[in-house]
Amino acid sequence: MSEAAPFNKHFPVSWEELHRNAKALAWRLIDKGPWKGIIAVTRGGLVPAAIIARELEIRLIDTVCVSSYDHQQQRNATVLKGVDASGAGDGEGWLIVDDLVDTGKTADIVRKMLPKAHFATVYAKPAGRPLVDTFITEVSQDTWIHFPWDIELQFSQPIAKQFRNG
Ligand SMILES: O=P(O)(O)OC[C@H]1O[C@H](OP(=O)(O)OP(=O)(O)O)[C@H](O)[C@@H]1O
Ligand SMILES: O=c1[nH]c(=O)c2nc[nH]c2[nH]1
Ligand SMILES: [Mg+2]
Repeated sequence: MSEAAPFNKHFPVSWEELHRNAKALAWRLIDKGPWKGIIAVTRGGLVPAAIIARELEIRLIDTVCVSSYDHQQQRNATVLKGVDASGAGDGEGWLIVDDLVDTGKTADIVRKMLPKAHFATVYAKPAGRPLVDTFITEVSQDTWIHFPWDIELQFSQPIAKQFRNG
């Protein structure tokens, strides 16, 4: 169990931005294939995996189900389901997709299941970055990324106030 994370910066992401960044990730991955299939890390990896699957015309998709946060509070990671896809073996030729790496704990667990797979995320924070093969946008470790499925439109405090209040 970790201490409460000091996320004092906030990075909200819209559906359009997420779509654009997931497509940018697909552009980076097209030359690194061909890919046998995608393993999406639920739940956050499901949306980027769907966009990448559409762009790279991949129809074989499996999931690895890992849960390690209650909102911003990290706890011990629980693997709810491993890989089903027949032939995924050591992961060679397979693409693992998650929304982000933060501490890298989830990526570490999934990499051990599929050591030769290519790990791709849309976002990365410095601590998890070494565990990812391809990503699009880096944010600082003390930033919380707010994905479009977790947020709704509402008043936002000026950055100066948010930063001062922590
Ligand atoms: O690098 P880490 O510190 O392990 O954090 C990154 C993981 O945390 C989030 O998943 P979460 O466990 O919150 O589950 P969810 O995808 O179902 O929201 C996110 O989707 C990544 O999978
Ligand atoms: O929505 C999320 N935003 C984050 O920054 C993060 N880090 C770990 N897990 C996360 N989930
Ligand atoms: Mg996740």
